[in-house]
Amino acid sequence: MAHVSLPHDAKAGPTKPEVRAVLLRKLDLGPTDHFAEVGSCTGAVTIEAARRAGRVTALERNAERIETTRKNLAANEVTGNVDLREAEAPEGLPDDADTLFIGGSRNYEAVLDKAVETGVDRIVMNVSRLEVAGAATEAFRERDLLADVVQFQVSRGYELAGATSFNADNPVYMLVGGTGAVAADGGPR
Ligand SMILES: C[S@@+](CC[C@H](N)C(=O)[O-])C[C@H]1O[C@@H](n2cnc3c(N)ncnc32)[C@H](O)[C@@H]1O
Repeated sequence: MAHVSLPHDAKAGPTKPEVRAVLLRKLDLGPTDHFAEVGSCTGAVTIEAARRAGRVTALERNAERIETTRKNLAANEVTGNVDLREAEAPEGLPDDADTLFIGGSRNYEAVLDKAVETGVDRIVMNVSRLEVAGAATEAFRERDLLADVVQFQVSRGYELAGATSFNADNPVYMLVGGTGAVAADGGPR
């Protein structure tokens, strides 16, 4: 798997490589897919998606961060198949997306409504705040979108006094589903 280089930083990202690995498995992107992203920020997910999907529409509401996405896309020589939009979703979301990643939680209920209306096949939402994770899980359930909830806690080792100790990242809740949502082990998700 090609490395993602992020020479330009942003306060709210990036989604960590280990989390991206699971996210990509859940999204199951292929060359015929149109992938939509809410909250591109550093572009870490955008870059990975653009290497797999046929088309990417990436939304970011923050003007500074969308510039960061743009610069990191260029640094990874990702061009051509990414439509980067400065917009606050659901505004700016395409009508023909097959897959959707919600990395920023503003207006997520309206974003989910739009996904239902346009029949998005696979949807993943990453949440770090506990209360938002609970409410978003309910929002997925109410719309019959939920297939799985996965919780991650990644720790990274570092050398300490000739041995190995760990720094822990914040936990991440990954809500997985889509308009054809199936039970946890009953399908391709
Ligand atoms: C946690 S960061 C996403 C990190 C990103 N996946 C990465 O790897 O860098 C969330 C981002 O979503 C953006 N955001 C939140 N709600 C949004 C919305 N409704 N539409 C567009 N952008 C949104 C925020 O401005 C922020 O940059």
